[in-house]
Amino acid sequence: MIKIDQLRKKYGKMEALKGLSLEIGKGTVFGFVGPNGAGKSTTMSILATLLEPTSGSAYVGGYEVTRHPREVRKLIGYMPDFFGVYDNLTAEEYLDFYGANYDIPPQERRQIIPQLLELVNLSHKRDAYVDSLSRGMKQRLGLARCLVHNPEVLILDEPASGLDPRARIELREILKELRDMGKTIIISSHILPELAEMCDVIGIIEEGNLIAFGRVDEIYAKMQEKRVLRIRLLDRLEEAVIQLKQQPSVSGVTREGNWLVAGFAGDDVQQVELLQTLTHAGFPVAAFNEAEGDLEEIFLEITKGVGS
Ligand SMILES: Nc1ncnc2c1ncn2[C@@H]1O[C@H](COP(=O)(O)OP(=O)(O)OP(=O)(O)O)[C@@H](O)[C@H]1O
Repeated sequence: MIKIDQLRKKYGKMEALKGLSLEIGKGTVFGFVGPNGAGKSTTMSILATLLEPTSGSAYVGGYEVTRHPREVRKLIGYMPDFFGVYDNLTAEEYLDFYGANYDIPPQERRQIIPQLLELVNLSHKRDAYVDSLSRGMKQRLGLARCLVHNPEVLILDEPASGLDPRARIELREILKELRDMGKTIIISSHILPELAEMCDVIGIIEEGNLIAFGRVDEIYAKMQEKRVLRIRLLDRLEEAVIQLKQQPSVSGVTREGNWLVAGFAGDDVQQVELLQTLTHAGFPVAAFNEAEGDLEEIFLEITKGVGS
Protein backbone atom coordinates (compact mmCIF):
# COMPACT_ATOMS: atom_id res chain seq x y z
CA MET A 1 0.00 0.00 0.00
CA ILE A 2 2.94 2.27 0.77
CA LYS A 3 6.36 2.15 -0.76
CA ILE A 4 9.20 4.51 -0.02
CA ASP A 5 12.30 4.21 -2.16
CA GLN A 6 15.62 5.91 -1.42
CA LEU A 7 13.88 9.00 -0.10
CA ARG A 8 16.09 12.03 0.63
CA LYS A 9 15.16 15.43 1.95
CA LYS A 10 17.50 18.34 2.48
CA TYR A 11 16.61 21.53 4.32
CA GLY A 12 19.43 23.76 3.08
CA LYS A 13 22.56 21.88 4.01
CA MET A 14 20.82 19.74 6.62
CA GLU A 15 19.93 16.28 5.32
CA ALA A 16 16.80 15.22 7.23
CA LEU A 17 16.27 11.98 5.24
CA LYS A 18 19.26 10.07 3.92
CA GLY A 19 17.87 7.53 1.46
CA LEU A 20 14.99 6.02 3.39
CA SER A 21 13.36 2.87 1.94
CA LEU A 22 10.50 0.82 3.34
CA GLU A 23 7.25 -0.92 2.36
CA ILE A 24 4.01 -1.18 4.29
CA GLY A 25 1.36 -3.72 3.27
CA LYS A 26 -2.39 -3.03 3.10
CA GLY A 27 -4.14 -3.30 6.48
CA THR A 28 -0.88 -3.00 8.43
CA VAL A 29 -0.53 -0.79 11.47
CA PHE A 30 2.99 0.54 11.14
CA GLY A 31 4.75 2.23 14.05
CA PHE A 32 7.39 4.77 13.13
CA VAL A 33 9.72 5.26 16.07
CA GLY A 34 12.61 7.64 16.52
CA PRO A 35 13.92 10.45 18.68
CA ASN A 36 12.97 14.09 18.05
CA GLY A 37 14.45 15.32 14.80
CA ALA A 38 14.96 11.82 13.34
CA GLY A 39 12.88 12.56 10.25
CA LYS A 40 9.46 11.06 11.06
CA SER A 41 7.45 14.22 10.40
CA THR A 42 9.41 14.90 7.23
CA THR A 43 8.62 11.40 5.90
CA MET A 44 4.96 11.72 6.84
CA SER A 45 4.63 15.17 5.26
CA ILE A 46 6.11 13.80 2.01
CA LEU A 47 3.62 10.91 2.05
CA ALA A 48 0.85 13.42 2.72
CA THR A 49 1.97 15.38 -0.41
CA LEU A 50 2.70 18.49 1.67
CA LEU A 51 6.45 18.42 1.15
CA GLU A 52 8.56 17.61 -1.93
CA PRO A 53 11.45 15.21 -1.45
CA THR A 54 14.89 16.26 -2.69
CA SER A 55 15.22 12.88 -4.43
CA GLY A 56 13.82 9.35 -4.29
CA SER A 57 10.17 8.40 -4.53
CA ALA A 58 7.18 7.53 -2.39
CA TYR A 59 4.02 5.71 -3.50
CA VAL A 60 0.60 5.43 -1.89
CA GLY A 61 -1.73 2.84 -3.42
CA GLY A 62 0.56 2.73 -6.46
CA TYR A 63 0.49 6.52 -7.02
CA GLU A 64 3.74 8.43 -6.83
CA VAL A 65 3.15 11.28 -4.38
CA THR A 66 4.78 14.10 -6.37
CA ARG A 67 3.26 13.08 -9.70
CA HIS A 68 -0.26 12.20 -8.55
CA PRO A 69 -0.92 14.29 -5.41
CA ARG A 70 -4.68 14.49 -6.02
CA GLU A 71 -5.11 10.71 -6.14
CA VAL A 72 -2.88 10.31 -3.10
CA ARG A 73 -4.89 12.87 -1.11
CA LYS A 74 -8.08 10.93 -1.78
CA LEU A 75 -6.45 7.82 -0.37
CA ILE A 76 -4.98 9.31 2.79
CA GLY A 77 -6.11 10.99 5.96
CA TYR A 78 -3.29 12.94 7.59
CA MET A 79 -3.15 14.18 11.16
CA PRO A 80 -0.24 16.57 11.80
CA ASP A 81 1.44 16.86 15.19
CA PHE A 82 0.09 20.38 15.70
CA PHE A 83 -3.41 21.72 15.27
CA GLY A 84 -4.45 25.19 14.25
CA VAL A 85 -6.87 27.25 16.31
CA TYR A 86 -10.52 27.31 15.33
CA ASP A 87 -12.10 29.91 17.57
CA ASN A 88 -15.62 29.97 16.32
CA LEU A 89 -16.33 26.42 15.21
CA THR A 90 -18.16 23.70 17.07
CA ALA A 91 -16.97 20.08 16.75
CA GLU A 92 -19.76 19.39 14.26
CA GLU A 93 -19.07 22.54 12.21
CA TYR A 94 -15.38 21.69 12.16
CA LEU A 95 -16.03 18.26 10.62
CA ASP A 96 -18.61 19.76 8.26
CA PHE A 97 -16.02 22.28 7.08
CA TYR A 98 -13.53 19.53 6.28
CA GLY A 99 -16.20 17.39 4.67
CA ALA A 100 -17.08 20.32 2.39
CA ASN A 101 -13.37 20.68 1.52
CA TYR A 102 -13.49 17.14 0.19
CA ASP A 103 -16.59 18.00 -1.87
CA ILE A 104 -18.81 15.66 0.12
CA PRO A 105 -22.44 16.74 -0.54
CA PRO A 106 -24.25 18.34 2.47
CA GLN A 107 -26.76 15.50 2.77
CA GLU A 108 -24.01 12.90 2.95
CA ARG A 109 -22.12 15.01 5.50
CA ARG A 110 -25.20 15.10 7.72
CA GLN A 111 -25.09 11.29 7.74
CA ILE A 112 -21.35 10.80 8.14
CA ILE A 113 -20.58 13.38 10.85
CA PRO A 114 -22.68 11.83 13.65
CA GLN A 115 -21.10 8.44 12.82
CA LEU A 116 -17.61 9.92 13.02
CA LEU A 117 -18.35 11.69 16.29
CA GLU A 118 -19.60 8.41 17.69
CA LEU A 119 -16.51 6.52 16.50
CA VAL A 120 -14.25 8.94 18.37
CA ASN A 121 -16.55 9.13 21.43
CA LEU A 122 -17.42 12.78 20.97
CA SER A 123 -21.15 12.64 20.23
CA HIS A 124 -21.81 14.49 23.50
CA LYS A 125 -19.48 17.32 22.39
CA ARG A 126 -21.14 17.89 19.05
CA ASP A 127 -22.08 21.49 19.86
CA ALA A 128 -19.01 22.33 21.95
CA TYR A 129 -16.50 24.82 20.58
CA VAL A 130 -13.30 23.13 19.40
CA ASP A 131 -11.18 25.41 21.58
CA SER A 132 -13.07 24.32 24.69
CA LEU A 133 -12.16 20.64 24.19
CA SER A 134 -9.43 18.90 26.18
CA ARG A 135 -6.23 17.87 24.40
CA GLY A 136 -7.38 14.25 24.22
CA MET A 137 -10.73 15.31 22.74
CA LYS A 138 -9.01 17.57 20.21
CA GLN A 139 -6.81 14.65 19.16
CA ARG A 140 -9.89 12.46 18.69
CA LEU A 141 -11.65 15.21 16.74
CA GLY A 142 -8.50 15.52 14.59
CA LEU A 143 -8.73 11.81 13.95
CA ALA A 144 -12.38 12.14 12.93
CA ARG A 145 -11.36 14.97 10.62
CA CYS A 146 -8.92 12.71 8.75
CA LEU A 147 -11.69 10.18 8.29
CA VAL A 148 -14.34 12.41 6.67
CA HIS A 149 -13.54 11.18 3.16
CA ASN A 150 -13.19 7.55 4.32
CA PRO A 151 -9.52 7.19 3.34
CA GLU A 152 -7.79 3.81 3.12
CA VAL A 153 -4.60 5.07 4.72
CA LEU A 154 -4.17 7.06 7.92
CA ILE A 155 -0.98 8.98 8.64
CA LEU A 156 -0.90 10.07 12.26
CA ASP A 157 2.03 12.16 13.50
CA GLU A 158 2.59 11.62 17.24
CA PRO A 159 -1.13 11.32 18.05
CA ALA A 160 -0.46 10.18 21.61
CA SER A 161 1.94 12.93 22.61
CA GLY A 162 0.75 15.10 25.47
CA LEU A 163 -2.13 12.76 26.30
CA ASP A 164 -2.72 11.41 29.79
CA PRO A 165 -2.83 7.59 30.25
CA ARG A 166 -6.61 7.43 30.03
CA ALA A 167 -6.71 9.46 26.82
CA ARG A 168 -4.00 7.20 25.38
CA ILE A 169 -6.09 4.11 26.12
CA GLU A 170 -9.09 5.72 24.41
CA LEU A 171 -6.97 6.54 21.38
CA ARG A 172 -5.63 2.98 21.26
CA GLU A 173 -9.18 1.58 21.33
CA ILE A 174 -10.20 3.81 18.42
CA LEU A 175 -7.13 2.76 16.44
CA LYS A 176 -8.08 -0.88 17.01
CA GLU A 177 -11.51 -0.19 15.55
CA LEU A 178 -9.92 1.50 12.54
CA ARG A 179 -7.57 -1.42 12.04
CA ASP A 180 -10.55 -3.79 12.18
CA MET A 181 -12.10 -1.68 9.42
CA GLY A 182 -9.06 -2.64 7.30
CA LYS A 183 -7.31 0.73 7.26
CA THR A 184 -3.57 0.93 6.74
CA ILE A 185 -2.20 3.10 9.54
CA ILE A 186 1.14 4.82 10.01
CA ILE A 187 1.62 6.19 13.48
CA SER A 188 4.72 7.87 14.89
CA SER A 189 6.09 8.20 18.37
CA HIS A 190 9.43 8.55 20.11
CA ILE A 191 8.43 5.84 22.61
CA LEU A 192 8.75 2.24 21.37
CA PRO A 193 6.70 0.39 24.04
CA GLU A 194 3.81 2.81 23.46
CA LEU A 195 3.69 1.82 19.79
CA ALA A 196 4.50 -1.88 20.19
CA GLU A 197 1.11 -2.43 21.83
CA MET A 198 -0.87 -1.15 18.89
CA CYS A 199 1.28 -1.94 15.84
CA ASP A 200 1.95 -4.99 13.65
CA VAL A 201 5.22 -3.72 12.24
CA ILE A 202 7.72 -1.25 13.67
CA GLY A 203 10.45 0.80 12.00
CA ILE A 204 13.09 2.74 13.91
CA ILE A 205 14.51 5.88 12.30
CA GLU A 206 17.58 7.74 13.49
CA GLU A 207 19.13 10.79 11.85
CA GLY A 208 17.28 10.19 8.59
CA ASN A 209 18.15 6.47 8.31
CA LEU A 210 15.94 3.46 8.94
CA ILE A 211 18.03 1.43 11.37
CA ALA A 212 15.56 -1.34 12.18
CA PHE A 213 12.33 -2.76 10.73
CA GLY A 214 10.37 -5.81 11.81
CA ARG A 215 7.18 -7.50 12.96
CA VAL A 216 6.15 -6.92 16.56
CA ASP A 217 5.21 -10.62 17.07
CA GLU A 218 8.74 -11.63 16.04
CA ILE A 219 10.17 -9.22 18.58
CA TYR A 220 7.97 -10.66 21.32
CA ALA A 221 8.95 -14.21 20.33
CA LYS A 222 12.60 -13.17 20.63
CA MET A 223 11.87 -11.65 24.01
CA GLN A 224 10.58 -15.05 25.16
CA GLU A 225 13.95 -16.55 24.27
CA LYS A 226 15.79 -13.94 26.25
CA ARG A 227 13.93 -13.98 29.54
CA VAL A 228 15.82 -13.32 32.72
CA LEU A 229 14.73 -14.86 36.03
CA ARG A 230 15.60 -13.45 39.45
CA ILE A 231 15.37 -15.93 42.31
CA ARG A 232 15.96 -15.07 45.97
CA LEU A 233 16.92 -17.89 48.32
CA LEU A 234 17.28 -17.80 52.06
CA ASP A 235 20.03 -20.43 52.01
CA ARG A 236 21.83 -23.11 49.92
CA LEU A 237 22.63 -20.73 47.08
CA GLU A 238 25.66 -22.58 45.70
CA GLU A 239 23.71 -25.85 45.58
CA ALA A 240 20.86 -24.09 43.78
CA VAL A 241 23.29 -22.74 41.17
CA ILE A 242 24.34 -26.34 40.37
CA GLN A 243 20.71 -27.48 40.24
CA LEU A 244 19.71 -24.62 37.94
CA LYS A 245 22.62 -25.19 35.57
CA GLN A 246 21.34 -28.75 34.99
CA GLN A 247 18.04 -27.44 33.60
CA PRO A 248 18.07 -27.30 29.77
CA SER A 249 16.02 -24.08 29.69
CA VAL A 250 18.44 -22.24 31.96
CA SER A 251 21.70 -20.57 30.93
CA GLY A 252 24.29 -18.37 32.60
CA VAL A 253 23.42 -18.43 36.30
CA THR A 254 25.09 -15.68 38.35
CA ARG A 255 24.87 -14.81 42.03
CA GLU A 256 24.13 -11.32 43.38
CA GLY A 257 24.03 -11.52 47.17
CA ASN A 258 21.01 -13.65 48.05
CA TRP A 259 19.72 -13.47 44.49
CA LEU A 260 20.42 -15.79 41.58
CA VAL A 261 20.04 -14.31 38.12
CA ALA A 262 19.50 -16.81 35.31
CA GLY A 263 18.89 -16.63 31.58
CA PHE A 264 15.73 -18.58 30.74
CA ALA A 265 14.48 -19.78 27.34
CA GLY A 266 11.02 -21.18 27.96
CA ASP A 267 7.34 -20.34 28.24
CA ASP A 268 5.26 -19.60 31.34
CA VAL A 269 4.46 -23.30 31.96
CA GLN A 270 8.15 -24.19 31.96
CA GLN A 271 8.78 -21.30 34.32
CA VAL A 272 6.24 -22.73 36.80
CA GLU A 273 7.87 -26.18 36.43
CA LEU A 274 11.26 -24.69 37.23
CA LEU A 275 9.92 -23.13 40.42
CA GLN A 276 8.33 -26.48 41.38
CA THR A 277 11.64 -28.29 40.78
CA LEU A 278 13.38 -25.92 43.18
CA THR A 279 10.77 -26.06 45.92
CA HIS A 280 10.36 -29.89 45.64
CA ALA A 281 14.11 -30.19 46.11
CA GLY A 282 13.65 -28.26 49.36
CA PHE A 283 15.32 -24.98 48.37
CA PRO A 284 14.03 -22.06 50.51
CA VAL A 285 12.75 -19.87 47.63
CA ALA A 286 11.70 -16.45 49.00
CA ALA A 287 11.13 -14.73 45.65
CA PHE A 288 10.91 -15.84 42.03
CA ASN A 289 10.29 -13.30 39.32
CA GLU A 290 11.09 -12.24 35.81
CA ALA A 291 13.18 -9.16 35.03
CA GLU A 292 11.61 -6.74 32.54
CA GLY A 293 13.04 -7.20 29.06
CA ASP A 294 14.43 -4.16 27.30
CA LEU A 295 12.21 -4.03 24.24
CA GLU A 296 14.28 -1.39 22.49
CA GLU A 297 17.54 -3.27 22.94
CA ILE A 298 16.13 -6.59 21.75
CA PHE A 299 14.42 -4.97 18.81
CA LEU A 300 17.61 -3.30 17.66
CA GLU A 301 19.57 -6.49 18.14
CA ILE A 302 17.29 -8.66 16.00
CA THR A 303 16.68 -6.13 13.25
CA LYS A 304 20.12 -4.51 13.14
CA GLY A 305 21.33 -3.21 9.81
CA VAL A 306 17.95 -3.17 8.09
CA GLY A 307 17.59 -0.29 5.69
CA SER A 308 21.26 0.57 5.75
N1 LIG B 1 11.18 23.31 7.67
C1 LIG B 1 12.37 22.92 8.11
N2 LIG B 1 13.48 23.67 7.89
C2 LIG B 1 14.69 23.28 8.32
N3 LIG B 1 14.93 22.14 9.00
C3 LIG B 1 13.87 21.37 9.27
C4 LIG B 1 12.55 21.71 8.84
N4 LIG B 1 11.69 20.73 9.24
C5 LIG B 1 12.45 19.83 9.90
N5 LIG B 1 13.75 20.20 9.91
C6 LIG B 1 14.87 19.43 10.49
O1 LIG B 1 14.88 18.15 9.92
C7 LIG B 1 15.17 17.14 10.88
C8 LIG B 1 14.06 16.10 10.91
O2 LIG B 1 12.90 16.72 11.43
P1 LIG B 1 11.49 15.98 11.60
O3 LIG B 1 10.52 16.99 12.11
O4 LIG B 1 11.17 15.26 10.35
O5 LIG B 1 11.85 14.92 12.72
P2 LIG B 1 10.86 14.07 13.66
O6 LIG B 1 11.46 12.72 13.75
O7 LIG B 1 9.48 14.17 13.18
O8 LIG B 1 11.01 14.78 15.03
P3 LIG B 1 9.86 15.34 16.01
O9 LIG B 1 9.43 14.18 16.80
O10 LIG B 1 10.63 16.35 16.83
O11 LIG B 1 8.82 15.95 15.13
C9 LIG B 1 15.39 17.88 12.18
O12 LIG B 1 16.75 18.08 12.40
C10 LIG B 1 14.68 19.19 11.98
O13 LIG B 1 15.28 20.20 12.74
